[in-house]
Amino acid sequence: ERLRVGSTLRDAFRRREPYNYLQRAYYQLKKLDLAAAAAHTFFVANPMHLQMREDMAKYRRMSGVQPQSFRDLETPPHWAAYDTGLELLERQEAGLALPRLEEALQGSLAQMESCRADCQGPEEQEGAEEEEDGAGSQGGLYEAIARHWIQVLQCRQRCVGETATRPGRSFPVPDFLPSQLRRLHEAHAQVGNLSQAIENVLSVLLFYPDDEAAKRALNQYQVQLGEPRPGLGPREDIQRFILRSLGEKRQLYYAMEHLGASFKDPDPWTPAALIPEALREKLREDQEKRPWDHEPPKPKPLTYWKDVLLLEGVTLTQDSRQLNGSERAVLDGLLTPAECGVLLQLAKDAAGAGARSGYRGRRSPHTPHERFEGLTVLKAAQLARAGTVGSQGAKLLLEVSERVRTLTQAYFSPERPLHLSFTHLVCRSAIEGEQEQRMDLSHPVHADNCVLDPDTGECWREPPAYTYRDYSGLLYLNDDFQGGDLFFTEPNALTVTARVRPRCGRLVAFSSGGENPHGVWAVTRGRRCALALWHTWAPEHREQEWIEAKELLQESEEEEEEEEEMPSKDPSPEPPSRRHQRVQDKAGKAPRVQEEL
Ligand SMILES: O=C(O)CCC(=O)C(=O)O
Ligand SMILES: [Fe+2]
Repeated sequence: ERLRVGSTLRDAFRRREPYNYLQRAYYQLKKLDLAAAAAHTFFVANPMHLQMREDMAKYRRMSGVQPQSFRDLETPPHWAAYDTGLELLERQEAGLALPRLEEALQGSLAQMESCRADCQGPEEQEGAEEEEDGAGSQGGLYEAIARHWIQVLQCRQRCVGETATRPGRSFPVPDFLPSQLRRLHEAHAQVGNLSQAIENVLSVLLFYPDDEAAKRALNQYQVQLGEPRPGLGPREDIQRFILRSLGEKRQLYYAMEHLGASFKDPDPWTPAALIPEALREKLREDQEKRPWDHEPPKPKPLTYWKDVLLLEGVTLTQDSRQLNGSERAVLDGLLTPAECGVLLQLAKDAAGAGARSGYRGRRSPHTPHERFEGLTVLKAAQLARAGTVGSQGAKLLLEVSERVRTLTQAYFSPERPLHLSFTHLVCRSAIEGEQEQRMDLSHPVHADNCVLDPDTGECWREPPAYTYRDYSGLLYLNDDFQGGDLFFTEPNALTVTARVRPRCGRLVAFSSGGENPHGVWAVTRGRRCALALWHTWAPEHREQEWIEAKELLQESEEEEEEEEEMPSKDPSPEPPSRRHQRVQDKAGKAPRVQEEL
């Protein structure tokens, strides 16, 4: 980490890829105990990896490998304590769980300390990216001190997320410390340790003073305890942690307001009063919650689906029951082979245009073994206007997305209008020569509108997830590639519950929440293209670019008609016309594709 390795390499380390290589090397050296440990270490971070699944089974059958060989060489002991603690709680063994849970919390706090201590390094270690943080890289001594101190504080606050992120995972366990304290007070109460239950629930209340459940629990414990115990307060370690953190947040919010520094608060418990008035509104918008966030879509009875009118030629291939879920469907026949051809050509031409301008399809944000190209409807319309791609493809893209929206609404939400919130033509291509050692997924298991925590099965509907997405659709364009099946899992992100093979005109539609964790198997040969669409009930999140694209294409159509009507019109080439100007302006906008991945 100190070496500031490039992000791809860093990701590879995060995914523990080196352990797969280690495993092979140890195996060749006949060091089976170490090979099994390396395999296990890799496997806990990549449980969907098919090859490793098979290898693990082989190791288990080998006589030279003991069960204790399968140990995790990477995960710090407090994560193991955390897992065992949760497991014991699930088995109603609160007494046995308690020491493990306490060890986990202490371990988390210790890791937090060591992470924070690393923030104090010399300024050279802070990367160039931080320089853009707005505190400015110019000025005198005071500015330099302020800049450095802001970086130290930002770094310390990031430790919250780092500590809560299990090795090998990309997202932190949400609200990590308070949720550990909640488990602790409940477990202590179960075994009758009332004073410890009180200390822990008081610590929860330090984070969330208005937490009704915690207040009720505290009352109950106090009644059970009988006479009041004066010395009883929140845990000192937590008290210290919160005080220090609040002090840092206060300074960072100040720097954000007055020095233009950036700060992404990692905690949901920061009291509103601490955030300057001027910033509050903006932050609230970012974290905006909608009333229906708390009512997950209800599964509908099978008879209901029979009455849904599908479009001509479209068939329902698999319903929710066949897909082992609540709101999932596979529909076929949405596109003719010719239409798939047009859209594939569009993707190809757009990628070609990118390649000519030095853009070669960047590596996938999900795996270094694939390239990834995304084309939005607006970009398609702009390229069509510029003559880079055929306008037929761009028009079809719009039309087809509307087709999918109509169907999704009819099928899943007949009483409530659904709007497209983002449409995007995505191709994933296997990078040749890099598939042999391949050990990851094309798209790791996730839910589309919430942050999935596979450990608890919970899905947190909060940023960085796109919380306003209500239904997801994937319309596939081809099947001439290897791998790349879509699959659904249980909320543990492990147990596969259904698998869908892409093919031209096949739509997989499903509700975007935690009830539908899904991922994509590695694409190991060829190129897999699909139209990915997300729908929302929230009109304010309707895709503006869809409307702009439609207008843009309509304008070209009108102009073409005009030109046809006036064959004598000067046929000289377009510049410096208004329309090219517009294409350029739009193209210069922030790339939305990246944001929406
Ligand atoms: O391409 C697919 O089949 C799934 C992609 C996906 O899950 C996503 O983009 O969120
Ligand atoms: Fe997805």
